[in-house]
Amino acid sequence: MIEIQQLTKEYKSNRTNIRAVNDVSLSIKKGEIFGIVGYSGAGKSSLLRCLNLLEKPTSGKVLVDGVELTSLKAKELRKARQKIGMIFQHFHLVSSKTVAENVAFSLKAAEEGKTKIKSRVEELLKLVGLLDKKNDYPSQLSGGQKQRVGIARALANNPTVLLCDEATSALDPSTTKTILQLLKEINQKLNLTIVLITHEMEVVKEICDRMAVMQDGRVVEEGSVYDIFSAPKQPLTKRFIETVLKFDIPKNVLERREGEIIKIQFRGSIAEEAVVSDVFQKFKVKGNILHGKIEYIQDIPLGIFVMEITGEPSEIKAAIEFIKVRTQSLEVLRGVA
Ligand SMILES: Nc1ncnc2c1ncn2[C@@H]1O[C@H](COP(=O)(O)OP(=O)(O)OP(=O)(O)O)[C@@H](O)[C@H]1O
Repeated sequence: MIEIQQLTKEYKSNRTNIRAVNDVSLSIKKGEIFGIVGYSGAGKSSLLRCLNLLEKPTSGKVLVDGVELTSLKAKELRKARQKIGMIFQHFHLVSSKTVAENVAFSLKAAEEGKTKIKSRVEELLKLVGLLDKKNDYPSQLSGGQKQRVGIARALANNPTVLLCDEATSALDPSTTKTILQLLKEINQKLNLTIVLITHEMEVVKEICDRMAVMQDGRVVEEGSVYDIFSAPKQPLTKRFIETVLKFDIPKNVLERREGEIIKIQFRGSIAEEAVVSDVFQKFKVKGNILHGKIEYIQDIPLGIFVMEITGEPSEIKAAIEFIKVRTQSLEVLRGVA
């Protein structure tokens, strides 16, 4: 659906070249929600803006639905861009125009008739739940409502791709959730491919199917959100994941404990199996959960528990071996056995 091939974007600034995107290749499938995460300055915005050629890549190719955007003439590019909607962190609404006029704006640009514009605007506002606000001005709306207008406007020309530039970063957590739900809804209803950039892992965890992590202009890790959350490879990815799945045990709590302290991760259906109770039935050990959580990522459970196990060293060893085999993911945080 979207093919990014060896894309590089350089900016010239004060006679120096800043390579914001460095040889990035990615394949984004039709109908998926793809998240790109990275700290400020990693090159996320530059990459996203190269996808609709708001920024012209210095080298490399961008193909959307098989069409190589990077080779199109200005007129063809304008047409191709209508199939790529975009929403922004600060909404970019025209303050002197009503909600309906803001949405109609891009339809006018596509030279639609008056009656068609009116019914399409109403259809779009209904889709984003804002029909009752059609005559309001942006200043009369909350942040979440403004972003709903932004989404309606971006969908006006039936795009196949929606690019989201930090679309929820200016919103509070509960409004963020409702906007993410709306994005998921339209992704499913319209089979829309969504590419979003964010520095918030929570956003990725909430709605993305696959993700890429960017650092210094490069993609350092990519894969399904579940795989990356359950087994991150790069230190940067681990840091990002810790922002949503943190399992630190205070030092003084650890010092008070005398047993073996282990961290177990249950992936997928294993999270629903009675591994822990089986351990206590089979071995003469006692367990004490110090930290634990089951997260649902893409509706698949991912359980992470930190436990203290006490008992005879040989029993602890056997119990740990048993858990290792059943979960294939066990880390000894402090060993005594
Ligand atoms: N128009 C520009 N001219 C010169 N340098 C730029 C321009 N736009 C971005 N850069 C530089 O390119 C690098 C990547 O910036 P970019 O905005 O793409 O990163 P980002 O990951 O989106 O960060 P943020 O989340 O802060 O926007 C940075 O070093 C930035 O200063």
